Amino acid sequence: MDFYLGIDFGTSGVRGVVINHETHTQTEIKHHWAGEPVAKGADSWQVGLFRLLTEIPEKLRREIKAIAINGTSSTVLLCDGAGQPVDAPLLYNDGRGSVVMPQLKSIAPPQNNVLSATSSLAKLLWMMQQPSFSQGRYFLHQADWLGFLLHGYLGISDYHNALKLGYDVEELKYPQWLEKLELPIQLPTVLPPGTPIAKLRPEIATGFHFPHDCLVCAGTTDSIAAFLASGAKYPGEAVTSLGSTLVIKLLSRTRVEDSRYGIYSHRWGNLWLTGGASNTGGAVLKQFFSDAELERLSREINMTTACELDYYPLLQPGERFPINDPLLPPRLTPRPHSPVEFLHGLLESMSRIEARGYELLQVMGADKLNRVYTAGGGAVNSAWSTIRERHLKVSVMSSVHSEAAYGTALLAMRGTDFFN
Ligand SMILES: Nc1ncnc2c1ncn2[C@@H]1O[C@H](COP(=O)(O)OP(=O)(O)O)[C@@H](O)[C@H]1O
Ligand SMILES: O=C(CO)[C@H](O)[C@H](O)COP(=O)(O)O
Repeated sequence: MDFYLGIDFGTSGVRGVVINHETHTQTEIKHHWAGEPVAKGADSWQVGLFRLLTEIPEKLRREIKAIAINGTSSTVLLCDGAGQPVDAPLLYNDGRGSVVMPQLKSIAPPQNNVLSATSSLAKLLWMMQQPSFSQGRYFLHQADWLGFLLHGYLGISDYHNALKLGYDVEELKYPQWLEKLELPIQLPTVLPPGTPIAKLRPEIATGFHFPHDCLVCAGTTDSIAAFLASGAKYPGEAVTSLGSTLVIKLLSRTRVEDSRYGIYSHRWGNLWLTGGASNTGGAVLKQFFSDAELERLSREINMTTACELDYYPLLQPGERFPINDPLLPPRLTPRPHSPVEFLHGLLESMSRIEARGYELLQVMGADKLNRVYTAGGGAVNSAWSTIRERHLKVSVMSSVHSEAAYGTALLAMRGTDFFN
């Protein structure tokens, strides 16, 4: 029987899902990053990837036909000609690109999504100012580099990950304004997500007991993988990823781009995944509550009344969407004595941010929102769903498959057919 492996490199951990040709889950593996909330070094990514492979039952491994990997969008690194990172990766919400914003504004068209301190292009321009840049040969996204570890080809990406580098996903090429910079680094060749790139490196196939003809496909990003997993496919359907961050995706016939608010659109066949990614989300909750406390305290929230506490929950200054401001300060006061009331205030405030994001997309011309699926760790929280439904004024439901890795496994199985 043929099986397909999807690997999700999220903020809080690595997840793997194996499905059969009928898309039924055969096994699911989850590993949280030990210690720091997210593995900051590429070497820990490699350890996490290979550990995950060994934990797939060998009888499944031996029949896996294809693998795809999603990473966090605009998590990027520089590596040398052998694929060795020359410096630490910059994670998706790293705002040090704010120092190159004047330069970026002078080269990129207005409203382009790269006009953000956290865009991949902002990070590349920042990297060019570092001593380590001279050792770099390839600029890669997290999913690209992880794919290289499996197939052995450097410099290959997908047009979901490449969007924040400035890749034109409508014309399917790097735009003239980027080409003429003649950047002294190899930008990745960009393929449609799900495109088979190559077979597994022989040593990987042999060492991990995979078929030698197992294909490694071009990947995607974590929030798009969650959208893939949800099964949503009609304009007006949306997915909110309530993971460490809060990411919204509304499927639309109209493309929407507005860097003032951190709004951009991913290509989805002949439709557009309009949306944005906020720095609010589960990582802020985790700062105050364990998962067990979240589960227990959420049950005590009085759902009949809205909480008036008006927070902007962030771990540190800096927001990407629906406010694109690298200096936006967290707002987490006044802090009530009751942990239940504090949690209610956090969930209500994050729900306001989510609703503002969807409102902006529709004001900008995206299709009218008619339902929201939920993915990520927060999808289990029914109290939060009730609060969100009150703000969104449409039905909010958990995706049947809320794990991004399931969506990436579907991508490995269907390849580019997924978007037709
Ligand atoms: N019951 C809950 N209610 C709300 N949030 C939760 C709950 N349980 C876990 N979370 C949050 O889910 C987040 C992890 O979700 P996950 O989808 O794994 O994130 P990521 O993919 O970004 O790593 C954590 O930040 C945690 O605070
Ligand atoms: O917040 C994030 C990590 O969880 C990423 O930014 C998220 O992937 C959103 O980016 P994209 O819309 O390109 O998927």
